[in-house]
Amino acid sequence: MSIPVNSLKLRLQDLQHKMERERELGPSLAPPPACRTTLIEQSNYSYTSCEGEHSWGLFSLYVDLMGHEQRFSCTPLAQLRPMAFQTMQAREHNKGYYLLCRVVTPPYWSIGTILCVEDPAGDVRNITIYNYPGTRRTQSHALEAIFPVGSVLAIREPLLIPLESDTSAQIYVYSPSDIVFVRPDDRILAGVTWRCPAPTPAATPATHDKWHELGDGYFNAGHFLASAVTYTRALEFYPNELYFQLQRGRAYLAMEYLSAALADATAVIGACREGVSDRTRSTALYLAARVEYALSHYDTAILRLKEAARLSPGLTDEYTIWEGRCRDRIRETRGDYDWDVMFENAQLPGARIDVAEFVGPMEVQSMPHRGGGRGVIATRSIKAGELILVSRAFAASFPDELYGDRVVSQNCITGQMEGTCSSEVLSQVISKIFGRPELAPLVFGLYAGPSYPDPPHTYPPPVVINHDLRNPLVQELDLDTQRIDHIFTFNAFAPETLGWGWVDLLDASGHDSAGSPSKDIFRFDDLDASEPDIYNPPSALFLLPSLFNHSCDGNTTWYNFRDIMVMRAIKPIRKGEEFTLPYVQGSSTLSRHERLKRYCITCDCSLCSADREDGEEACRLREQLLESLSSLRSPETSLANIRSFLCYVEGTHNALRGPVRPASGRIRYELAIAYEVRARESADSSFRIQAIDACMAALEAYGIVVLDKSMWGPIGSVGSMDGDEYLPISTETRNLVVEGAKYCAQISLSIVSAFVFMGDVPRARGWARATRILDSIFVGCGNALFKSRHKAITDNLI
Ligand SMILES: C[S@@+](CC[C@H](N)C(=O)[O-])C[C@H]1O[C@@H](n2cnc3c(N)ncnc32)[C@H](O)[C@@H]1O
Repeated sequence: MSIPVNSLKLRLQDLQHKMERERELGPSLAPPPACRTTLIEQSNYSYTSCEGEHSWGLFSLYVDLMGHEQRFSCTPLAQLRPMAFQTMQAREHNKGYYLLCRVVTPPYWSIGTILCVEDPAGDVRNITIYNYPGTRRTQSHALEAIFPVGSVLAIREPLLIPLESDTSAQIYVYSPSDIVFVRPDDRILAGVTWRCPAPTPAATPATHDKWHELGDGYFNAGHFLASAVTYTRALEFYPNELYFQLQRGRAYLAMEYLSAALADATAVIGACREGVSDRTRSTALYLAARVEYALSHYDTAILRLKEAARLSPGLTDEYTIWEGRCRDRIRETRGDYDWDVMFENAQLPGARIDVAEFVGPMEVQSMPHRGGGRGVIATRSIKAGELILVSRAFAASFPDELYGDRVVSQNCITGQMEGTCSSEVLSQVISKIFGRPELAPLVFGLYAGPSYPDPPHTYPPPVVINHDLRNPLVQELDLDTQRIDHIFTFNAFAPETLGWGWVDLLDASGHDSAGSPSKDIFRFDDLDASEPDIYNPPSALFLLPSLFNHSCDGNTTWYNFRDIMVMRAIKPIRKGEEFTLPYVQGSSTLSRHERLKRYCITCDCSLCSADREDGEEACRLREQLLESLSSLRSPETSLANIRSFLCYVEGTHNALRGPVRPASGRIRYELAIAYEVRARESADSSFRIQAIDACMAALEAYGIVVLDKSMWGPIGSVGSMDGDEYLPISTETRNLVVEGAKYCAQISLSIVSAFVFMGDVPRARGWARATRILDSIFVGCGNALFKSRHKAITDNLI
């Protein structure tokens, strides 16, 4: 994985150009099929070496495209006519036709699932199937359960692309709904004869126990689709075997195919009424309870658990634990969370946070002037720091969860590079819709950019659960994967997991790094965390948070406990006022507008207006200066250097501009740190005074009103009184900028630290109060979490 970013970018751009050239070339006659024996041998070889590489822990870095043209078929198979490889047009979706083919070698994964297939005439070609649910980076032996040798497929309106040499070609399938598994008794096989003898299929398990072993083997190895498919096949041989149905339900639950899991559990509960053991019925009820829990139907889940416990008294401990979880989730739907537990859990690599969602005083409203036509408003007046929304990701991926092959993509919509997490999220979205078609309107109801019609004006649409029994390989919807790429591009977030109470402000430059994520809000992570993989920032699609519109001077902020997003107001918000958040950051309106182009947004917030008043030339100079911000941390940088740097940056602001100057805020805090270091090195307390002064100025630059700037003498004459207690800042946060909301508590804590060093306990106490207030605006979450996040610093102070 040590390919330099620039050469990777070139390869990706090259890939995009190649695809564009292909499109310009237009349809042509298909090149003749490859030599049958050679292709089959090659395919078998690739299968073996793929298995070998993975068993040796060797993985590949793939380059791919995202947001490019991916047509899909909307015509039912019954209305299509069969065609053979020989009559196909290349570079063309063969409209009105389907390809009937049979798998002749075991499949393997290489950016997609690769199958070598033959048509009835015996011609062979490879097919690459992108995005087939449950197959991503899956080992070949599990893929064989899904696409066994000998299985017959119909590919609706197939796309044949010539390979580079132009002497051969292969089929590309982008939408999993284009693949239809053909049963042996299907009408379309009537009269079909295959020129070549049928390939030898893998052995079918001979006994009930062997099916059991195979299905559970896949399940225990985490190959849930392979397990569900195996149990579906086993049920054809043993249709009354409730254990198989329960196990399939468990596999569906693990894949989050919740309606299918519920249908299996319900079928077993129903069957139990005809005299099956209490134990089986209790297990099915327990499965149903787990599914209801995953569907956020906590009351129903409790009822199911109680029924299960009545039938299986021996298992009540486990049922009691789940009942407790349901009650916790019900409490959370009212906005009452154990934040410190969430925080602790979110620090664990690979963790997913199990909490209920909360929708606060907000509603989606029609806003025709905003792309997509909607926005989110306050349903009552709201105070700074109030909780607005806690949302679980529809799909999310984090670098620490990934193992195996990596995929770096060129996003053809933005021209930017996307990391493995992005393509992982896309694959999860497709998989989830495939498994729960009732969720499709939630995703397709999101804005997909200007090249698609606006979504409906209301959101979210109602979700109606389908209780029918399902075959995991039968797709009910025609899936538009290109639209999903667009929806991802316009709505995805890069989750920012809340870390310990220290943020490196120099990391907050907001400049495009490789694979700069959508809504590229700055890093906010643990000091101890290793450098994030630059090809691969975390990525997630959230539903309701995607409805919030942009303002650089937003009134709302967000952070994550991994896949959970927490949104809070940072300013007082009037009833009916729109919630906004900054999608991008930048030192001036120039860079912010550059980054906003991809969202088709022109921002006219107060920060942008103030920057425009400063003038284009001044903004450009500020951008250049801030580019070199990180040099301030060099040991060679003197205090004089930082001060003059600050003077230059200040000089880019109009003299009449008010105190809110976020670009200066960062430098002022850097200056404060430098003064503090000098104070500790030299024991000269005048440096500490200057450090405090710089911190106070940084707070003002971020929009906080500092009421008491005094550093000695009696307190209380200028600061406000919070109850009977002295508070050196105003609790009015109307001018607070979102970037500042993240840092102000830390800056304020530096002031506490400095006053502690100076032995000024009353001021340290006052600033500690200010720190709590500032922390509660951004983080909220109460004292327990504040203490654990800032433990290192507060312990030190004590
Ligand atoms: C994530 S969506 C936000 C919700 C969207 N308005 C909807 O109805 O689904 C992002 C898109 O909303 C529109 N948008 C967001 N903020 C905007 C703003 N301040 N002015 C104009 N359009 C905005 C842009 O078209 C942007 O690409």
